[in-house]
Amino acid sequence: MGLLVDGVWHDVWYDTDKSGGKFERQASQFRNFVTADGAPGPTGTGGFAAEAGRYHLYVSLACPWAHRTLIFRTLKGLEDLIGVTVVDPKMGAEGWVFGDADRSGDPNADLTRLYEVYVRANPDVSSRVTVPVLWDKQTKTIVSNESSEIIRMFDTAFAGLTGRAPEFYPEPLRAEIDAVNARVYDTVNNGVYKAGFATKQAAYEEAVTALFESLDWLEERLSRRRWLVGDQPTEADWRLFTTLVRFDPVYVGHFKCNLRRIADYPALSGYLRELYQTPGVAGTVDLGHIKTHYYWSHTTINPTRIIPKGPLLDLDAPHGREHLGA
Ligand SMILES: N[C@@H](CCC(=O)N[C@@H](CS)C(=O)NCC(=O)O)C(=O)O
Repeated sequence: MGLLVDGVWHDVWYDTDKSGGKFERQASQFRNFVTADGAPGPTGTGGFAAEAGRYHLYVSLACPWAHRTLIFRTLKGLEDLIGVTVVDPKMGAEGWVFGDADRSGDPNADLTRLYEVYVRANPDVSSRVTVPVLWDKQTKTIVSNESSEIIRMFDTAFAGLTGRAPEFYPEPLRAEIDAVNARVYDTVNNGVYKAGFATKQAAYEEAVTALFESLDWLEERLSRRRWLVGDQPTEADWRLFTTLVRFDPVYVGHFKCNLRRIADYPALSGYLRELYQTPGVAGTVDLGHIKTHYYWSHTTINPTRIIPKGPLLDLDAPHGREHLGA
């Protein structure tokens, strides 16, 4: 775990002293957009047109933010258009490294650490070195390292190549999706990290309280409706899914998010199984990488690096959500 300062790697853990024991996530640095014709997106510069084989994605199978992008790559039929490299689940003193990953198609296959990819994009960069990273082979730089924006590019920019129209952020539902995303991001996706990385009792309790208030709210909402917004899955569902699938295996124990398990919530656990059983999605879920990453990498939380064997899960069990309609 560490970060880059002026292009030089420093091995340091998160500094929570200046924030009263609270974990504060930094904003992503690379914020350009791939668009159909290379026009600029909402932030950053243009010049990144959607083309087959031009972009390469770096992910960790452990990371919930990277997992979103992998799911969208699969759901949008982009596997043959956008290559992928999976980093080693063990994140140590050098941050994310490639280990014995399959590097076929990787334009930076000469590099052994992810921070070197950031430095190649910008030799003076000061940044945390996070996954996901979307790399442009043509201009040899990072297009984006912000998952919420990469999933929107994958949903929209490649329609001319895949024949798949945008579907996960429909115009009429945007305000409601944004509102759900805002609460889920702050209290659930990031909430588990705020609980797990807190270094003061009060900071931990504040995060866990807000997290379970939101899970109770989601349980109530999903007991009446099949999807969070509208009548088919949207990005709001996929953004929640990647936290839910890690919850019982990792966040309950490692991050002490243990008032209840997802298994104790009937609607949330059926909903989790239905999303998991969506064609293509199970292949993006690797519980070995997930458990290994968290329990091995965060030695301030788990100094022995022992990885638990459980819990026993059956994500293939019937989800029982058909009665809620389309
Ligand atoms: N805002 C980013 C967050 C990505 C992120 O924090 N990824 C974690 C892995 S789950 C990471 O790479 N952390 C390394 C670090 O913080 O040094 C996104 O959503 O893309």
